[in-house]
Amino acid sequence: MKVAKFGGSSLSNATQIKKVASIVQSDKDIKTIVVSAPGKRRDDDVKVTDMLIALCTNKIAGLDTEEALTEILMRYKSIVEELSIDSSLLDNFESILRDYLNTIEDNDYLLDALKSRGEDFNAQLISAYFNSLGISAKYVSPEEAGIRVTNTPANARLLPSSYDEINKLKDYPEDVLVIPGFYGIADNGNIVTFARGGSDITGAIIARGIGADIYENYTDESHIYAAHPGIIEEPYKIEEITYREMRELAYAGFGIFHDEALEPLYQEKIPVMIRNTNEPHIEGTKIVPERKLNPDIPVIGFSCDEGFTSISLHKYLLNKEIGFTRRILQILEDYQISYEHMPSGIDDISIIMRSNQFENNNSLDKIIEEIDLQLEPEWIEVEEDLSLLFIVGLGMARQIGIVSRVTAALAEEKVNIRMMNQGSTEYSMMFAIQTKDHEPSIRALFKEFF
Ligand SMILES: Nc1ncnc2c1ncn2[C@@H]1O[C@H](COP(=O)(O)OP(=O)(O)O)[C@@H](O)[C@H]1O
Ligand SMILES: N[C@@H](CC(=O)OP(=O)(O)O)C(=O)O
Repeated sequence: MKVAKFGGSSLSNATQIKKVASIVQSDKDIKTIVVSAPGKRRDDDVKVTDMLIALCTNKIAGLDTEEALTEILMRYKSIVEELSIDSSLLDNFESILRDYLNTIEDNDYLLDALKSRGEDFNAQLISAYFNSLGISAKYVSPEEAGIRVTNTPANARLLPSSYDEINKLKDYPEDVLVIPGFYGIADNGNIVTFARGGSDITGAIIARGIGADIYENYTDESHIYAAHPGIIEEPYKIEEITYREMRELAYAGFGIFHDEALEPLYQEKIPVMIRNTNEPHIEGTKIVPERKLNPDIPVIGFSCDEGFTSISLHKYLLNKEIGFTRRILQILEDYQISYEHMPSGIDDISIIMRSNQFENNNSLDKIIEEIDLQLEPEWIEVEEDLSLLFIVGLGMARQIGIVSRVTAALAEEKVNIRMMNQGSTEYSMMFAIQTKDHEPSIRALFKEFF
């Protein structure tokens, strides 16, 4: 039994949805599909999720919402018309959006409720289309499926008790269930979305809940590559990658699969297949618990994510001051800021955080003031335009010379390494670099290792 998740690129228009129907028709093992909102049809297009966010932004700013609302409805209208399904669905979509805009007062919950409709409307129309083709299909909302989550807008976490309810999906008589991805329901009935790209998380949760043998993740690439295909022209195709390796690479920019989606699968050792809706005959990349290592290829991939800020401080005898790190972390906690890494020396320490946490507020300035006041460092330096470069591979463990190959390749490209970190397992290294060096670094490393 399989769960298949189709991403926005697989559902961006009627032509893509027809391909999805033929994949489902030709594989009787696919019992449940999880769908995203319509994605980009071309490079310069806008994802429906982003259109819904723009609608919400206009509402909150007190601007006109009619134009944004009409554009969203037009995206669905063109799909409904081309698939020749009941157009009364569209009236229903419109009244739901208007109802949310008029009745949800809290901005964070309004945003989540609106964002969730991208996948919800798509699931409804895909289920209607499947039935029109003679596929016995049923739309199942996350509420009905039992996806209960924490009441944390834009950052839902599954309540583990959900799995028992989700398991009951196996008892539905229909051949295919169609479930919208990206959101769940909090105990108070609020709609709460996962982080961006979170339909992968829903797919993984459903796969685990029903005990699927395999979770297929359909997208617009046939493989996971060793580096972003937008940077390297002919990247190395990864056939098998472990959950651990994928988690590191997904965390740092391999947008093809969400890093949080691995946790539910990892627990039950459910393998993931990355497959291409446009080339479904290709087997794709498999994410598995263990893989056979190739001694000639110690590194499996490089990824780099932009948008980090570091606060570095120096204080003589910092290493002797008990509670110094705890006090810094307490200040971050007071401002609800999470940190990603904390490289340190004997007299200095750096804290690396995602910069988007400081958007729309001046908490960075306040944190610095607070650190200055409470910890009295000799100096504090803030660097706002950092990227984190990850080099990952289980084959790197206990291999001599990997760091020297990495640093030599970066030095050749004149890349200044601002900070570095290697875990004791030795299968992942992190380098903080300036964002302008992102793409040259990936190209240099790819040349060195592949
Ligand atoms: N290492 C990688 N291998 C393959 N694709 C990658 C990699 N890193 C980033 N990507 C990008 O991930 C995209 C697919 O993810 P996404 O846009 O979320 O798809 P979907 O809309 O199908 O969920 C690809 O188009 C590709 O540009
Ligand atoms: N539509 C949501 C969730 C998602 O997973 O989308 P996609 O499958 O297109 O990455 C987003 O854009 O964040």
